[in-house]
Amino acid sequence: MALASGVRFAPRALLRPWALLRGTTLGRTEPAAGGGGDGARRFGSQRVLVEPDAASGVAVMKLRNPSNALSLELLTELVISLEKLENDKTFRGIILTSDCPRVFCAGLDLTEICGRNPAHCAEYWKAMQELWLRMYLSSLVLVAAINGACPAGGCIIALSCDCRVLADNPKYRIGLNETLLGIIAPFWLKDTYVNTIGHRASEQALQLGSLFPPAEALQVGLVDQVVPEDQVQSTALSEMARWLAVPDHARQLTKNMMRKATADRLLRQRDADTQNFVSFVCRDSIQKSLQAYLEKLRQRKG
Ligand SMILES: CCCCCCC/C=C/C(=O)SCCNC(=O)CCNC(=O)[C@H](O)C(C)(C)COP(=O)(O)OP(=O)(O)OC[C@H]1O[C@@H](n2cnc3c(N)ncnc32)[C@H](O)[C@@H]1OP(=O)(O)O
Repeated sequence: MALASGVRFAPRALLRPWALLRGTTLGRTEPAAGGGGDGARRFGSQRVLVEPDAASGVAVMKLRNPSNALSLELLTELVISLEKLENDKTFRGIILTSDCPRVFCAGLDLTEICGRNPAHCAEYWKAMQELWLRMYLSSLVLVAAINGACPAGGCIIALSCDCRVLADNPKYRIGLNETLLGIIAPFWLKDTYVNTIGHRASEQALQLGSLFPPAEALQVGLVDQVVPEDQVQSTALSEMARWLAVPDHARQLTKNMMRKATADRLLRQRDADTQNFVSFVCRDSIQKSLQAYLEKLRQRKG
């Protein structure tokens, strides 16, 4: 955890992401459309495409999984891409967005916790914790360009960023809807919510499982800007410029001051949180309701 101009306070060795990489294609580098030098080279994997712009120090990271559900592979590839950019001093900011039409991120991949054994559920939840910790404490500026639906785990990914721009489409709702699935947001999701929209609004929204349409999301403070869909990327870039105008070390230390206690709470209780998650989701009753929910999602299609 070095502190200097390229401050790096994210706990790098929380977990070895490479150990989780099972048959992914991460590490491929390909020239961006139009060719160009190193600054124009994309890298990434099957599920995460990174378009780095060395000149501006900003990389656009695009999720491209089906519905961008957070599968174990997607979580792992996200952590690795983030780490790669964190370790490259060229980069100061990441715009996180979706390459998947109408969905920013569908939250936990329910197939990772339905009909799986406890060991798999534990591995999966640790990967979820890992991504949240790395994003929440990232020394880079993270701007979420939310161009689709953003429920539950998707909302947490967005809330781990420093700033959120949401496309003005009533179908693109954002929030923690866990209670409607019969599950409970763990304390660190709740803490992230409270840190963003305050205690009373979180109390209501969490119990009701509210998914906010854009105008309401803006009003409650879940997002910072709502703009027409075709302006999401440009607005995210303008926001990024505003954040990058601040000297890195001052911004990074301030971010750390604001977020460290919340992250430390999970770090202190990580194993207990994992055990709690596993014993909860492996209950017969929870498995049945998750299965029914998945079935409903599949039938809704078409
Ligand atoms: C102690 C316990 C702690 C638990 C804490 C847990 C914290 C976090 C919880 C979560 O994140 S739970 C997941 C919550 N997510 C949702 O409720 C979203 C569900 N999905 C949707 O509402 C919609 O799919 C969408 C995201 C709005 C997209 O709609 P669209 O019409 O574009 O696509 P669909 O046709 O609905 O779906 C396509 C395809 O994707 C599958 N799918 C969607 N979401 C998920 C998911 N979360 N997990 C797994 N699979 C998902 C859906 O079934 C379709 O599959 P196929 O039919 O193509 O196989």
